[in-house]
Amino acid sequence: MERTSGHAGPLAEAGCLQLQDVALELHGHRLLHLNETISPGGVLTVMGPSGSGKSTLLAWIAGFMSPSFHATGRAILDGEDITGRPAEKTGVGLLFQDPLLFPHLSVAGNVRFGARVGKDGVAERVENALASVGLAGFGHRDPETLSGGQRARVALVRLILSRPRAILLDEPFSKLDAPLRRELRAVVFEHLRQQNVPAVLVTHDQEDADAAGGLIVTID
Ligand SMILES: Nc1ncnc2c1ncn2[C@@H]1O[C@H](COP(=O)(O)OP(=O)(O)OP(=O)(O)O)[C@@H](O)[C@H]1O
Repeated sequence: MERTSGHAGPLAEAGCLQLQDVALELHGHRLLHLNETISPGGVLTVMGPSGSGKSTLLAWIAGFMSPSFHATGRAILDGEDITGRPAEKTGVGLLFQDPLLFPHLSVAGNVRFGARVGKDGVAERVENALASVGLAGFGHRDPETLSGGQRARVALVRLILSRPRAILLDEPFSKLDAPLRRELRAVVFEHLRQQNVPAVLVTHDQEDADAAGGLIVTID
């Protein structure tokens, strides 16, 4: 594993995501080994060849790793050991390359799903959140009628309103063309900084890693 920028510390700090001695194996073969601490508002970028275990690392943190893999080590979030917790109890939010919106719900319905904003003023919160990613007035739309970039923005505000304690991003821009990718990258990293929670980004794209602005680890 190669480290190319930033820093990591061993101490438990409020709001941090600590990956302590995390090792992933598949059929007795070591895929990766990590020891990193991500501060609130910080992004750890994980790069490496296809099949090196990057997505599996995120699945392990979020609590839905396939039983085909064997993992050792601990994930500590805000001082709490979340290792091995089921996905719904980790408090971790995910953003994938495929936004996977619920087709039977409107855009607003998708954003409200899982939102932790209280009942009062929820419509206004949803509208404001959509406006913050350039989708003012899109609440009533059917997700099927949106472009890929618009769907990605809906997934982002849905994630933000669920108020996750950490955010994991798995190639969130890889299905977008270059101009859209640049545009969405700026929106996503700006929102990440505002959330002030630790994030892990998996990407093959050096420009994504540079825009994330944190520590980059490259898996051999
Ligand atoms: N459910 C599974 N059961 C068994 N093996 C799997 C499973 N999912 C992935 N693998 C294998 O585990 C290895 C790591 O996969 P993973 O998807 O984590 O890699 P990755 O680094 O994210 O790859 P990519 O950059 O292509 O997305 C690969 O060899 C893959 O074929």
